[in-house]
Amino acid sequence: MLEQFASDNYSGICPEVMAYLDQANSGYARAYGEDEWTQRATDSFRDIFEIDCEVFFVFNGTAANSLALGTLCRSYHSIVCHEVAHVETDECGAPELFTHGSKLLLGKGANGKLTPESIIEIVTKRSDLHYPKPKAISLTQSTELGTLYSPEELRRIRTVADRYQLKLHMDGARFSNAVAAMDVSPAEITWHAGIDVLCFGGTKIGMALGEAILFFDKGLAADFDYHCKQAGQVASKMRYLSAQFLGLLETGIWLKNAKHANDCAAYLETQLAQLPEINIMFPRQANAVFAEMPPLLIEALHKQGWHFYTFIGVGGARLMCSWNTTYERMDEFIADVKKALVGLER
Ligand SMILES: Cc1ncc(COP(=O)(O)O)c(C=O)c1O
Ligand SMILES: C[C@H](O)[C@H](N)C(=O)O
Repeated sequence: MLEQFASDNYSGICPEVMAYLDQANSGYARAYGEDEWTQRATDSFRDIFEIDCEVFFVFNGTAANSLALGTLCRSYHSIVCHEVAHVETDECGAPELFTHGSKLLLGKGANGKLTPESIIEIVTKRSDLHYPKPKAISLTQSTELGTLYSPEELRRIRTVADRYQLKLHMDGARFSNAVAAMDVSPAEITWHAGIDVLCFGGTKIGMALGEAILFFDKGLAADFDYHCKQAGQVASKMRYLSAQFLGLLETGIWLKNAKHANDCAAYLETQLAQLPEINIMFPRQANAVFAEMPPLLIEALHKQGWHFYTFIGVGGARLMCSWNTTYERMDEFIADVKKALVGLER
């Protein structure tokens, strides 16, 4: 399939990760995470995040988010998240399943971001026995709408979490894009800002599959390996997840890939913004552009074979750039948009 802008999940394995996979594929290795690749990869995360955190590798982001939340919450708890959060809209109730019933309480906020005020409104709404006790806040970085929480915004949310004894989970399926966009250290937008557990996305940034779960509050990770095992998320050949993460981190390609995807989205946004028929819906801060288009244009582009989602957020077309997006392919897309618009005028 030619490159598409539907999702960074469409992209393949980057060469650097493939090279590490090839290296890891020599000979035998201990299973279930007792191999040297897993030790090296978890150590690499501790180096890059500058903290002695607990690190676990699972197969996908839904499992990462749901297992992490399942560790933070009991069944009678609630989790505050944004109304367009992936844990609410695209994980098919897995967070509720893995927490054995914790309720997601949905907050509003411009550009897909929770605010301290929106969190406080939910957490203080009721305190009686009949209301699921708030226990965690789930933030997505970068968000489902391609926006970012600044370090200061995160710190303000941490202040609220401290006031109401809440834990902070970060869905970092596109965490690399956030680090690249803000040119900050990973620590600055995680444990320095009070994040307790981060789900670090590998899938969208050049791996075949794999997500890492980092517990900055190590006490929260007690028995977490058993939770992963029971959920079918402990790879017997863990070295093939670990080697991929090592390929991203040791080469630094995780950030280069993210910067490229962000730069491509910036280019795409600039090109689309020049067309009066198209409205850019949110500040483009990472690797996604949300474009409001005439329905007939969407229909025409889909007919021409272009794939992109229109169900995320609040409508519009989501155009997602990847680690290997090309400017040529973006120009092809823009040309087809312009041609289709001319056709609509006739
Ligand atoms: C914001 C966000 N969180 C988490 C995920 C993880 O989902 P999956 O289980 O499909 O890997 C995705 C998937 O693309 C996502 O966009
Ligand atoms: C939306 C879909 O679930 C996937 N998380 C994506 O962003 O492409």
